[in-house]
Amino acid sequence: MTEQNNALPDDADSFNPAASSLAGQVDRAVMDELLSIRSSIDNIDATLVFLLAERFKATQKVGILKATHKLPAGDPGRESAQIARLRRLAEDAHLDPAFAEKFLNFIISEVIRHHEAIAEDHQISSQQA
Ligand SMILES: C=C(O[C@@H]1C=C(C(=O)O)C=C[C@H]1O)C(=O)O
Repeated sequence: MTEQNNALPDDADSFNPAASSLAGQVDRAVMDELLSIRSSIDNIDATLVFLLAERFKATQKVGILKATHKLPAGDPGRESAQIARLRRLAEDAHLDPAFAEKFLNFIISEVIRHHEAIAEDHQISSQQA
């Protein structure tokens, strides 16, 4: 029987870390260095996916709590505090704070969309009960 890693979805399983439009056009040593750096990028990208999945699990719980208690989906006061904090952290980490803010706002707007959907579902099911 062939060994299979069932923990990984098909796409991740069939990922070719050496895939590149530069294949065959670049010096072997340069390509090797590029692939070596890219292996760190691949690890970081995988971590980002896992981190985002955990964050969305947590925000999903917040969405249910808010829907149950009829609280608004967004919390601008909380968001301002988070943005100010992440901008400071980004500066310390030599990451562009404007990028950190844009990235957080992008995630938060998706979370708010989820919260609105949860609230709507909750309202429909409480009307039916
Ligand atoms: C998750 C929450 O809901 C919204 C989403 C936030 C986030 O993704 O961090 C922050 C504030 C809210 O606008 C929350 O209120 O904590």
